[in-house]
Amino acid sequence: MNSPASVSAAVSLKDVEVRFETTTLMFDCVIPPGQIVAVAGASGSGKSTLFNVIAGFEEPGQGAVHILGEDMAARLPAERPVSVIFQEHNLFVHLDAATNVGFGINPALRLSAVDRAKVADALKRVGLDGFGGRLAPTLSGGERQRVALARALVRHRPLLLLDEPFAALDPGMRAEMRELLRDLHDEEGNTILMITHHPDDVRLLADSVLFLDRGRIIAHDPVDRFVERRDITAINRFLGRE
Ligand SMILES: Nc1ncnc2c1ncn2[C@@H]1O[C@H](COP(=O)(O)OP(=O)(O)OP(=O)(O)O)[C@@H](O)[C@H]1O
Repeated sequence: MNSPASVSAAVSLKDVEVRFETTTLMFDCVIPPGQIVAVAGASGSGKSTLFNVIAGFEEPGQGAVHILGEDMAARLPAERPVSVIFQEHNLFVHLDAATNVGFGINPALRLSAVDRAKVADALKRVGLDGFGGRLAPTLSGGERQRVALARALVRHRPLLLLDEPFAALDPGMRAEMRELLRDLHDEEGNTILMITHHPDDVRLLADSVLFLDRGRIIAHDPVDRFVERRDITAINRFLGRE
């Protein structure tokens, strides 16, 4: 695996085509390493499909997916340098927080003392010191998302995909999670793609924005330029200008 610093693209999608019964999605983009990228667009515009293609849950009918310069064709999701956090259901409900994080280090859960210390440290970094023994269902929505983030942290994958990770959170908690994500990104130097329906997430967290409309990436801009755009109705709508 190339190191993130040695390649010009964290993700490159070239002529990627995904055909469903009623619609065809086409993706072309090059995402430089080290950014936080907001992925936005109306419901059904293709955000989740884009993530599924990158993470390997959806095999495109055509085109090439490269991550950090390597072709991902025929690489299973677990073999890709990617961590994914979904809106919900990231945790095993019958296991405690520490065990859920431990899965990120070793899916067979054979953890050394050093590994267990890493788990405790990751929980601490997401503000959950002392929560290791709590079963997932006893945690709040925000706490569960933090555990999922801690698991992603111990994996140290260079690419983190977040599918509306703050969807279930109240505004105060969203702000806290944004700060946490920014800090962790600064520490890890990773690339983060984050699906969001909230212009605030774009303005306050993202370096750049991928905007989708009807299965196409119709804008890929630095955030300053994106929020100044007036030329595309769907973007105006997203930014609350209608
Ligand atoms: N497995 C599938 N089979 C058929 N059509 C699909 C499938 N998955 C997605 N689609 C279609 O592809 C399009 C894009 O869907 P996708 O879930 O990627 O959009 P999205 O932007 O993530 O939407 P949302 O914000 O509502 O989650 C939609 O028209 C959807 O109906």
